[in-house]
Amino acid sequence: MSTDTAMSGVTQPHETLRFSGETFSYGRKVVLVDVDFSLRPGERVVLLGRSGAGKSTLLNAVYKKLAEGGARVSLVPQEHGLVPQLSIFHNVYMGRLDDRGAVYNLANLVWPMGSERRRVAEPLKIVGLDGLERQSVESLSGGQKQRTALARAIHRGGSMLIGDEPVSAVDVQQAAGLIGEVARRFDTLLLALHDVELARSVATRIVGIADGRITFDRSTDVVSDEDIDVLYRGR
Ligand SMILES: Nc1ncnc2c1ncn2[C@@H]1O[C@H](COP(=O)(O)OP(=O)(O)OP(=O)(O)O)[C@@H](O)[C@H]1O
Repeated sequence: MSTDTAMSGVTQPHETLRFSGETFSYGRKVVLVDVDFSLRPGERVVLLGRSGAGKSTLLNAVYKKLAEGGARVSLVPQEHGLVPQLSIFHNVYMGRLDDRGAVYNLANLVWPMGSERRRVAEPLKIVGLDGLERQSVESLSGGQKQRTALARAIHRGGSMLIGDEPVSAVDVQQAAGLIGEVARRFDTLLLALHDVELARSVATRIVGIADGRITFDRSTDVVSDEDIDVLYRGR
């Protein structure tokens, strides 16, 4: 994916990130144009739009820019980003790989220490996978894999979580519970969700994406049902 900056995208002191007038494309395929988007600490921003609108494209661009700037960001990618042959413990442990040296990590991946097992047990309990840490990820259901990716993000910690449809594979009640758990643990959230009710319940700001651009970016309490319906109307 490439980014063209039409205007200066200088982040203001109160902002975590800013894009100004940017275009996001894959090779010659332009996905989003004229993107003005900022993220401030403490915000809970949800991206809404039809499949293929460009939500993942924007989330990935935000993650890349923050990571390049050295920010600690926990990510739940759409395809989970798990290592299927390894256990739940190993995958969750990997959320904090960059906190430790290679030797410590290698030792723990081969023969996990009790202290690390206990640390990983906590996020697993939060997502309802306690007791399953030895199970290999390839043997899990879609919802269990997604909860493993959420546990890895919770284990990683920090103040910011970016999640690309992070609860799409679990039932409505479980999704609301899990989003509540991450909202309690991360100060700043940027999520792509397809459940509009869930989006309204968690977001302080909703960003609508359609026809290759951001069509609205407003505080949740002033986003109307019509604003949202327009995003999903067939062409
Ligand atoms: N690696 C890529 N190479 C080329 N085109 C891509 C690539 N990734 C995404 N696209 C295209 O970019 C557009 C936006 O995709 P994106 O995944 O950002 O949409 P989305 O809103 O997240 O969709 P969904 O809700 O289905 O996940 C789509 O037309 C898609 O085909």
